[in-house]
Amino acid sequence: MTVVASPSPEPLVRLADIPGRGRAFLASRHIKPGEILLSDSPLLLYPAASAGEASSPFCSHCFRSVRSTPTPCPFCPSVVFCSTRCLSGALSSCHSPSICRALAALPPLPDPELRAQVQFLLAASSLSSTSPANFHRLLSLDGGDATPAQHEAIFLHSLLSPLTGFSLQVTATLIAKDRRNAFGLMEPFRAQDSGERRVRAYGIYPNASFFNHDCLPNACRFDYLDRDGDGNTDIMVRAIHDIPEGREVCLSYFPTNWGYKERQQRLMEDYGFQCICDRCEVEKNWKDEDEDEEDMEEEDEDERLEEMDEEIVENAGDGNDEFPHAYFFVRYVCDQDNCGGTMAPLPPSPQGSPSGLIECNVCGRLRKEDGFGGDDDDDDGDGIMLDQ
Ligand SMILES: C[S@@+](CC[C@H](N)C(=O)[O-])C[C@H]1O[C@@H](n2cnc3c(N)ncnc32)[C@H](O)[C@@H]1O
Repeated sequence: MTVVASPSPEPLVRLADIPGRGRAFLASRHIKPGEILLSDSPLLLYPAASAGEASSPFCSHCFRSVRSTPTPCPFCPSVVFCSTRCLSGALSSCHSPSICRALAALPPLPDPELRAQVQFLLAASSLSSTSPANFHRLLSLDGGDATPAQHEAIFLHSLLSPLTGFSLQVTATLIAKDRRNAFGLMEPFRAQDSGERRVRAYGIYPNASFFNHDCLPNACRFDYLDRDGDGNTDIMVRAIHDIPEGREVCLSYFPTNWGYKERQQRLMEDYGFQCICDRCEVEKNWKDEDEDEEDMEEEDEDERLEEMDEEIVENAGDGNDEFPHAYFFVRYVCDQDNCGGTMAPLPPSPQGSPSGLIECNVCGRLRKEDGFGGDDDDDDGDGIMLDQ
């Protein structure tokens, strides 16, 4: 199925500085459901894990799934490419022979987060030499107060400075930028997989990085990593529902079905703020019987979804007073097994008529706007292509 999207010639969002929230995007006019607010190409991309560790093989240059025989890197064969073209592209950029030999010589790092940070710092180092202007843009993104004393920065600096040439301060600063701004590009969704979907690659997007977080977002981000043609690593942000002019446009930095405690913990640890959005103000008063018993970090996605559902049922009450955001979960959270993605309409036609279809940003399922499951589902598994 091909849907032709027509981004408006005028920017639909404008940047503003909001006290206590930093730079943020505001709607520059009334925005209709499904309108494309932003399409953005990455400043840099890096793999979250090597292709050998991923649940499905992917090309370490274009990041698409590898469907035929992979082409291994001649210097470190656990890294694979989808074609000789991608291999030579990688060898002449961030996967140069000297870098991949050095990578192969690194001590084994058991922590996947640390391995991803190594990839990030190498990609940042490559960016600093190939595009100083883009490296400067990376440094201009939000990063809080990076302290070089952080033990991970000290470790990564000692490991990588001969390769990157970065000082300890620059290493710490870059790690902080990455933590606050990286978008995860996920492995393809498979309904049979329970548990958390794995990130295939991370990307830093210079414009999308200005979206602030809200636990009930009014926009959401789509990527189409496996599609053909240029721009498969671009991301697109679309409006979930009507957004009045001047209203802040926010994404959720993680799946919207996370519980209150887990959301607050992630926002504080990775983004350095306490969320006081409307939803959090309601949910902070909800009772959470499992609060002290379970370590949220250890829970798998299934348990989390179940727990969220239980919390909703327990706290929803008879009316909507305790659960004013119930509409969001009914309408905009995908109910496909193990999914929990956020749904946003496909873009309206150039004449402004609604598409009538709503798309999940995780499993890609399309649903007729008025249908909630059953016969209305367009579940033919075709996937979709959006021509930007
Ligand atoms: C990806 S950046 C978003 C753009 C950022 N405001 C800026 O000035 O560049 C993430 C950071 O924005 C801030 N932020 C995002 N959402 C927020 C919110 N709901 N309340 C307060 N600060 C928020 C936090 O400092 C967070 O670490």
